[in-house]
Amino acid sequence: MTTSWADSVANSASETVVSDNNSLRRPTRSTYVPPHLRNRPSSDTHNLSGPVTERTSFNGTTGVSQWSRPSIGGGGGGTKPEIGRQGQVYGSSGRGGGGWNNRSGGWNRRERELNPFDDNDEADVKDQACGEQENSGINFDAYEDIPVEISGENVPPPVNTFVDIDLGERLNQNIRRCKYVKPTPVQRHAIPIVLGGRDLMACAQTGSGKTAAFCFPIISGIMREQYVQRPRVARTVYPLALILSPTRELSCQIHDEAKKFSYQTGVKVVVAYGGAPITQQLRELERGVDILVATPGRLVDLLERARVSLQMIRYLALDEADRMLDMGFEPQIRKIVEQMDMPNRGVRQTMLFSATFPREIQRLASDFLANYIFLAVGRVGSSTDLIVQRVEFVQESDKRSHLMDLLHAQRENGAHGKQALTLVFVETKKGADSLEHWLCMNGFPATTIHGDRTQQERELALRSFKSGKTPILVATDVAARGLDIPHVAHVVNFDLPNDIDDYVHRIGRTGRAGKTGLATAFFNEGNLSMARPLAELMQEANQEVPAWLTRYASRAPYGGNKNRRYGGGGGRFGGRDFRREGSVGRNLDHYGGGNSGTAYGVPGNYGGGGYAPGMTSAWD
Ligand SMILES: Nc1ncnc2c1ncn2[C@@H]1O[C@H](COP(=O)(O)OP(=O)(O)OP(=O)(O)O)[C@@H](O)[C@H]1O
Repeated sequence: MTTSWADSVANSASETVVSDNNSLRRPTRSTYVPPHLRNRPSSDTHNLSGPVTERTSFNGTTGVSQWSRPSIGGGGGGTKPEIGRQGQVYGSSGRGGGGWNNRSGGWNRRERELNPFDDNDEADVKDQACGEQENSGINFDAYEDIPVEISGENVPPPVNTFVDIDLGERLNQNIRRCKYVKPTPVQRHAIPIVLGGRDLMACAQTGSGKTAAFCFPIISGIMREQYVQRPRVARTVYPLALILSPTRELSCQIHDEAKKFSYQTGVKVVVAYGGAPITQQLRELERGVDILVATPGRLVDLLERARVSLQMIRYLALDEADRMLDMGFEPQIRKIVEQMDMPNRGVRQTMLFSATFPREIQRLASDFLANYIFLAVGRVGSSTDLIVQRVEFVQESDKRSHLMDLLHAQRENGAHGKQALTLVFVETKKGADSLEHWLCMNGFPATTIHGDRTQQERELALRSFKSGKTPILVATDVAARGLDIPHVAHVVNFDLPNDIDDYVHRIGRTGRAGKTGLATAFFNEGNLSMARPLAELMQEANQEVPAWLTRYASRAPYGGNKNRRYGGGGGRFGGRDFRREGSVGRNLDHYGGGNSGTAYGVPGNYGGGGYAPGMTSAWD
């Protein structure tokens, strides 16, 4: 590699960053206002009075989802009883069940939706022409040659622009406000698949835009839902979509993103997570909810209190699904998905997203998903080569002084003498507190985030880090997944994790959305099991592997993956579509390179193996 880490830091820092069953009754209200018009002045909505011609239909059978779909893809509507969307029905008085002031769906008419963008609503959006130059700071070329593998039946074709997909004008406006000019590869493929009514298991590299990939079709789908009425049961709310994520911070982040995307669409997003007062979350839920973002534990609590019913769920997204299993959430997740009142798979639409997909998650997928499409953008479990990875041999006793050297050099090279944002991962909560203290004592403002801190402290720490007030965040794995913090220039693995997937997610906190980043790991004899997977991962991401690491790797047994992705057959990564195993030859993980531009559906360079009927593969 020719780029020095200091250059990377400097470059990165200077970049512009951008119940009852009466629900089946025909609703009695006469005038319908689609969600995307709900926030408009009432004069707009008058034009919409009149007969409702299309209704969301529901057929309670499993198999192909029977919710009505937008025009883009399969899955037709049925002719079965209507299930209403309470928040969409204008009551004559605007009060009571079925009206705007209902308790179980959509925005309350009297509530003012805060503008989550730094703009002046309409005027500014119109000014935002959809030009390439808008997207300064996002290096889309970085994604152009990325290999894409898709398997499943009748895969909807990818799109090249957001305009190619009819997501709805209000959502399109918000996409422009976010300055997203064109979809990232995972979005290009995933959005049409979900809009086409299909279940999806999607694996794409860290920082590649997975959140929008599941949020856009969910929001768009809910915006399109016609005349849906939800049951009216006192104090119980009936969200239409559920997004589950493993950590509180990630749930908050998804909530913030989803709120931006759904601004003025009439679709209401609420978050529920542990460690924060439940009463406040209950109050928020009572004001109406279309999309509920939640951590599994808090959701189970809400379900047991019968404050949330999953009866109306039509979209279920599990973000960082593998992490939820790692954290021991499987019983809660199975309870939520299989043992409560959520519609069956095939009736609801289900999506699993992560950057890593060990085998265990494929087992869950086969229970939760119906006739799904498997999408892998980039090699499953790989890190992006936008991140410069360094490994340094550092004995335990030398780690602190070594970190200090890195931070000093970084400060000297940082833009305007400012400390670039640095995320330092350690193994234990105690270790985090003690390192934070030591850093502060040595003139480096630091804060910490880990499971022993209160939620308030965790949120404060994150804010302080994001704002640059404390440019060093010492964290345990609680901050490893999903967090999208702009300007993180450097991730230091002060203590290496024991699992290569965790390493991939940790370093993925930098080098996001097409930007470059730097990751430094301290390695010593205590990390022998990581030698081989680490060396392989670095090699795969075109990183310079130190000769000493290669030597350790050649001597070390396969380790570093509690999910046994390595060895035992199944190729370098076990995260590929397991439905294909048996129908195709063993080492199928070679994308074979250089096939970029090959037409959709051409099986690339999968040596020796044929495709099972209905399987396709695509290269971008
Ligand atoms: N089409 C797009 N154009 C420009 N920026 C985008 C686009 N899509 C997403 N982004 C930005 O890219 C960043 C990373 O997105 P996101 O957090 O969804 O990544 P991710 O794939 O979920 O990462 P992780 O695996 O770490 O959770 C965010 O700041 C997001 O706003």
